[in-house]
Amino acid sequence: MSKLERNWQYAEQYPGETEALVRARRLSLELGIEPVSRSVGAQLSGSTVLARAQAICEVGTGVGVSGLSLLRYASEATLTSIEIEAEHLREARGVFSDAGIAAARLRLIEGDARHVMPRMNLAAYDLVLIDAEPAQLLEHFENALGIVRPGGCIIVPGAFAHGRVPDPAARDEDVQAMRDLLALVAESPAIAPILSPAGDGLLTLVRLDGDAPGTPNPPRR
Ligand SMILES: C[S@@+](CC[C@H](N)C(=O)[O-])C[C@H]1O[C@@H](n2cnc3c(N)ncnc32)[C@H](O)[C@@H]1O
Repeated sequence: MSKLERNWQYAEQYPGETEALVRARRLSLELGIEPVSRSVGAQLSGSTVLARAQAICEVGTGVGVSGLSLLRYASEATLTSIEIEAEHLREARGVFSDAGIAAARLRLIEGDARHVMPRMNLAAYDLVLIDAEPAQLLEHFENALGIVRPGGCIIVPGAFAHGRVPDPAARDEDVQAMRDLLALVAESPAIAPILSPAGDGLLTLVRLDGDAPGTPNPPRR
């Protein structure tokens, strides 16, 4: 194992998940839904505090590993989480309930985020997590940019697509979508991008004031 792999493994095994998170992660893996990794979960938990997040939106609930992580230290925050698969959402409801998350803090929406997000309030969210279909990433990002407030952030796990994004030989649709997003935000005066090697690559995009190049429409009011 290389030094980098040892570092990565150490970060992923660093303890600290709650019992509810451990159970949710186990359930997610049993159902074949890839949850955010432990180190990414920890970064989500800390990011909500750093962003003073009160209103959080998530695309791709899964069974709730990322959702529990987002709400872990943000006791006043509410989570709007969008999931296209009814079965995943049903499991997630059980996970949030078992973890003691009050129903008033949750808005779980069954639907395609590409149709749901354009109907949400503009600049109303402190933090938006995108963890859904990689090929739809740019569409989700454009919608997320509309609903996140200036100073808030958009977080995208899976930025390396299991090592394929840094691999020049990989050219599939998912990889190309991630590369397009990375290129777009690297050039944008409206976004401060942070790419971390946590998990499968974690991209944090802080929305600055102003419009981002590539944004099809200015934020709606
Ligand atoms: C990688 S899993 C999410 C895992 C979850 N974030 C976690 O850490 O527990 C991706 C989820 O996105 C959902 N999904 C895919 N496309 C979607 C879309 N267009 N709108 C809403 N959800 C979508 C899938 O059904 C799946 O549950």
